[in-house]
Amino acid sequence: MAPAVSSPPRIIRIASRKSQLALVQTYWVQEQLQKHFPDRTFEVHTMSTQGDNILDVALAKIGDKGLFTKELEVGMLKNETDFAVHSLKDLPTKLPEGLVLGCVTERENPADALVVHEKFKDKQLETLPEGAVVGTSSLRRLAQLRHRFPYLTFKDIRGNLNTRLAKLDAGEFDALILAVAGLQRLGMGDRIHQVIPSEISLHAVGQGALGIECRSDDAEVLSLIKVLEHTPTAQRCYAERAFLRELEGGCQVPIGVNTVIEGEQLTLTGVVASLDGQKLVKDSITGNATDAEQLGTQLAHKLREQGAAEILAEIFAEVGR
Ligand SMILES: NCc1[nH]cc(CCC(=O)O)c1CC(=O)O
Repeated sequence: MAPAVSSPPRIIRIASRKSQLALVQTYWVQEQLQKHFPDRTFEVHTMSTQGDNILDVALAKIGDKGLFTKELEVGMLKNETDFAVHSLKDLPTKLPEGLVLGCVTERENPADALVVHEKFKDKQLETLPEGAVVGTSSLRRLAQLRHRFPYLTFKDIRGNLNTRLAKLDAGEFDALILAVAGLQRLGMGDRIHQVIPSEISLHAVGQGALGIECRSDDAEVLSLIKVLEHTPTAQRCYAERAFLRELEGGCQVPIGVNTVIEGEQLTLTGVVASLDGQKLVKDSITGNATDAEQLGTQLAHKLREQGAAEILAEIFAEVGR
């Protein structure tokens, strides 16, 4: 129902993590909404999440779903904030009762990037020498790169982007794999040495896009945030998320995707790989972009038939979940 003419519009409270990347993203959303709705007030409320606090344990080990999102969700459900801005790839595919993914913004390049130590500035991923130490915290990157480059040494790395780059520059690693989008948003695009082609490694579900989550019964906020939705990105990400949901993988499983929209057709490619890089199943599906989620579900079934379920079961046994 419309508010009485006399009552001022409510202040909209945006929930965000405190990391530099999260704040850049959240302030971008705030600024865009302010432009669309100059008479409204949008406030940013920051909070820490479990993923920000536990920095000394491999992500895969604590890898609970919602590591970077739960505290923000609790705040919305308690009506302390109205919507949360997430890196979509950190947002679990199943949301708590009462919350929805209300908006998906236009995606940056969703690929991963190779960042190298000075001494390897003439090398590419394909020409790094045997035993070169590559830092990544993602099982997806680890499994796919190990499959292709079994002679490289992979080492877990945690911490924010600046911490990771400092470790690389200090010689603790020879190279890192990081998201192109994160580097670009933080103004560190010049550190991108090579954009990793999808033939070598598929990106994470939702990578490079922002997801805005809000209460499902908040029609006002839903209509405000919808102005930032980018339909092709949303279709691609809905297909990707349905694929991951159907395989019951969280953000810390070796599952990668790629999506392309041509005209009205959406092609989704998915991969599931074992941690040692030995087993890898990969396939694609094409259909109408408006049936995005159905395509994701169907591709998950296809990969299951090709052995994806066994690979995932082995990993859950190994990582201890
Ligand atoms: N898991 C951490 C994370 N979550 C979102 C991004 C930035 C890229 C994006 O928005 O997808 C990153 C950093 C990275 O993977 O290098």
